[in-house]
Amino acid sequence: MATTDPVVIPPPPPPALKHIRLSREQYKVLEMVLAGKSVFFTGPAGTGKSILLKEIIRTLKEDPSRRPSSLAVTASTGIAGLNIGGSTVHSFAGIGLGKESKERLAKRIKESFRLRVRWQETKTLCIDEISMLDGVLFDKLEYIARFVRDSKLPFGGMQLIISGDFFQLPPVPDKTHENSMPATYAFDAQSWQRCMGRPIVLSRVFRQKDNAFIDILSSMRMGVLTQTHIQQLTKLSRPLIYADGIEPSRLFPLRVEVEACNSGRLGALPGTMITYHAVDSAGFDVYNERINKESAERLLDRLVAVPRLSLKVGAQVMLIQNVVQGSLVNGSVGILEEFLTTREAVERQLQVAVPQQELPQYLSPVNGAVFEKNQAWPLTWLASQPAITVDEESEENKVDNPEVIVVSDDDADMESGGEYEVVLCRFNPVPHCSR
Ligand SMILES: Nc1ncnc2c1ncn2[C@@H]1O[C@H](COP(=O)(O)OP(=O)(O)OP(=O)(O)O)[C@@H](O)[C@H]1O
Repeated sequence: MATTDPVVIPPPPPPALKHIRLSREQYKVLEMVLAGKSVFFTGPAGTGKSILLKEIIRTLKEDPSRRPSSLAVTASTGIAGLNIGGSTVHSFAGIGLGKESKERLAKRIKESFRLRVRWQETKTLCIDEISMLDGVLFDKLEYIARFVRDSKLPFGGMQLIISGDFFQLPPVPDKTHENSMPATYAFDAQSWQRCMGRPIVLSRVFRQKDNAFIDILSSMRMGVLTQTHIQQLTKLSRPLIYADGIEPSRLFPLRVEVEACNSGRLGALPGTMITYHAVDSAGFDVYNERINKESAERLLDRLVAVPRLSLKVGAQVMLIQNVVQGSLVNGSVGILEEFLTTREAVERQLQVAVPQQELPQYLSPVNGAVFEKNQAWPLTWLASQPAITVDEESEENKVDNPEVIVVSDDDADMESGGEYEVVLCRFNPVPHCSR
């Protein structure tokens, strides 16, 4: 095949409901879990960590001797939580952003009947995608567990089932702190060793069948690609056409690179560009005290949401907030179809999601003020259903940022490699890349 021939990439197939028999190494982990042990299992992408975790969750849920509230299914991010039918670990824990001291968090949780009961009834806590959970937060959770459960045992005696790959995405560094705290991995947490013991490493890759490709991915994971690997990949370079129009997301190490990529892609699209300006004002912290200007600026600086967002019809966008649990979640990717006012959307019987600060999992009714406004909002086709996302403008609304962002940020979406037949990679050395 001539390397310049365009290749049409079909949309990813819906997840197959295939019956999977756990491999021997996967089964061993399940046995340890059933014996009541805390486990941390890891392994390269495609070694069946998520499948194993889902099987563990299914088995525990079907155990008639367990109360449903004894099992908490969580992950470090909303989309990862959704993938296993759970929530974020923050949401389970009831800690908000989890920035306060462990003592304050623990005290507040113990004072809340709902949260106290939740922590006390949980016997088994699952956390997926552990690589993105900060070590400082892990220590805070461990302290909260002991404090709220009145126990001296590691993690208050809870069984932990943790999965993820520390070679994948790291935690987001905390820039709200005076000196900008560097991110630490969960395995750096002081309590990690006490809670987890030795990791179990899954080694058999199921996602890809091609051994040469598995070898490349494994070397890339360690950051040690050879010239032969690079040549093998370069040979495959050719134009690609995505049948559903959704391109793989790209990750860049630096924000400036993301911005350059986004504006280049946006500039290449025809049509009128509409720019949305964020309306930001300082809100209140968890103690109902007004956030000062400096803290508000630091918080805004950390936001993924940009102060000005320019969009055009045809732009590929990503939702960056959990709006409705289970369908409109952080990470959902779609294409901007057209610009509509809320009235036009409602007349067309489209679902209008108005994110709420307090209860992001619910769709709130479209109130009169939003309905009457002539503001055009982006109607976005997301994988499941068309939805228009607007920000309700009210005095309570502290950050009025549009909920969509143009994405094109991923350098090497190697995970998609086997399933979607696309590998994006760049071989130039990247400055400031930490891993
Ligand atoms: N025991 C098994 N038998 C057959 N196929 C399996 C088995 N375990 C996993 N798979 C398949 O391997 C693929 C990758 O599995 P999974 O997504 O669980 O891997 P992962 O380790 O979680 O990957 P990542 O780190 O990228 O999230 C899936 O298509 C899954 O169906």
